[in-house]
Amino acid sequence: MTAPSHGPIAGRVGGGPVTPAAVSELITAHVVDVPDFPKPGVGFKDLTPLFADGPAFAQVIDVIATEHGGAFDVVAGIEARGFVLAAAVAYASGAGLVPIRKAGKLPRETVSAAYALEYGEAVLEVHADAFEPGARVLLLDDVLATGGTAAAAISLVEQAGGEIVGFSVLMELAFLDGRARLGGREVHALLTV
Ligand SMILES: O=P(O)(O)OC[C@H]1O[C@H](OP(=O)(O)OP(=O)(O)O)[C@H](O)[C@@H]1O
Ligand SMILES: Nc1ncnc2[nH]cnc12
Repeated sequence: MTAPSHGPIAGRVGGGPVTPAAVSELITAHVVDVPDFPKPGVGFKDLTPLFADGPAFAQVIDVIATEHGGAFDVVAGIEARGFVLAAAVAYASGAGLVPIRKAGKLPRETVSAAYALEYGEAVLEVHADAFEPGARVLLLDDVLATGGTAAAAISLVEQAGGEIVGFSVLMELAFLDGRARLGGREVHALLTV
């Protein structure tokens, strides 16, 4: 496990700053490893127990909202698990939410990107007018694995006129080297395994 490099973060649980190590431990305590899901050979990181624990979920949301210092105009979440985080962080920080959806779900003109992820292939879309020109976008997802999903989402935000100012995930699976797909972009991972 590797803790993020920044110092203590203001958070709500316990009334004091929440250290990166404490947040990493919180996620570690709530993630369930599921072998061979959704296909043989994949070790699936199930974070639904974290979402189901109210105080733990609130702490993680507060840390994400705080570590970016409110220096964003809008939060973008990647369907579907990214929506869980993005909606909560948007609410906590007073920002708006833009959904980056799987193909065929958004009703108006979209930009789209095909990609491969650890266990399949898909297409992501965002509304072409989702962002004001130059809008500062905080991109959120639960897991960074091979980086295919994140690379596609970043490309879409930029095609639609947004500027990515932060990308946070709860967990980074470093052995899959997703960062290599992201062109040196900074990744905030609350837990790295
Ligand atoms: O780094 P990668 O190899 O691209 O994988 C990471 C992506 O995989 C999962 O999404 P999934 O497509 O399974 O969608 P879901 O959130 O709807 O379950 C996860 O939520 C990330 O978005
Ligand atoms: N191993 C994994 N666990 C959970 N989500 C994932 N998305 C891509 N790979 C994953």
